[in-house]
Amino acid sequence: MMKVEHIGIAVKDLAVSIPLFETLLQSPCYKTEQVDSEKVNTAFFRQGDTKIELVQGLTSDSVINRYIEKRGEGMHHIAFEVADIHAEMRRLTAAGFTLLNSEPKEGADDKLVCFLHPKDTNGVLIELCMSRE
Ligand SMILES: CC[C@@H](C(=O)O)C(=O)SCCNC(=O)CCNC(=O)[C@H](O)C(C)(C)COP(=O)(O)OP(=O)(O)OC[C@H]1O[C@@H](n2cnc3c(N)ncnc32)[C@H](O)[C@@H]1OP(=O)(O)O
Ligand SMILES: [Co+2]
Repeated sequence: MMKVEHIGIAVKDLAVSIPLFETLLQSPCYKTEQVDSEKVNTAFFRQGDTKIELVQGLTSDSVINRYIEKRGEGMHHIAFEVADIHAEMRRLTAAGFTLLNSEPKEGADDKLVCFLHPKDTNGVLIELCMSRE
């Protein structure tokens, strides 16, 4: 069974959305992190044993801003924690899923990540993530 590590929410402006989610969740934003390779800025909230990740695009060509242009702000992806990302990538490729990166890439929180195309997963973008520790 895979644990939901975080739920990613695409937002236009973290400065607006961080206080909104702090009020909603009654939980402080414990960390922000810019991930240049993904052209995003992120903000994290603990919620039970999972997390909410707010994601703001840094450039107009970032996938987050393209997503918001087409669909508006909202739920962008679900991230599952995996013990061995290479093994999961091999397993899911063999099962017919389309991986959006052929090698794990750098994510937030010192993790390696890989995305599955939403066309194969009922329209939901799935992230696999593995802690590097
Ligand atoms: C901070 C790092 C990391 C972490 O550690 O947690 C992150 O979470 S980073 C999050 C941002 N990064 C990514 O999302 C990378 C993976 N995503 C992609 O590669 C692309 O977004 C995509 C899924 C391949 C779509 O890109 P593209 O095909 O170029 O965009 P289009 O705008 O043309 O969309 C095509 C099609 O797909 C639909 N779409 C796009 N995004 C999503 C989504 N998040 N969920 C569901 N569907 C999505 C889009 O609406 C289009 O559909 P149609 O209009 O019906 O064709
Ligand atoms: Co994510």
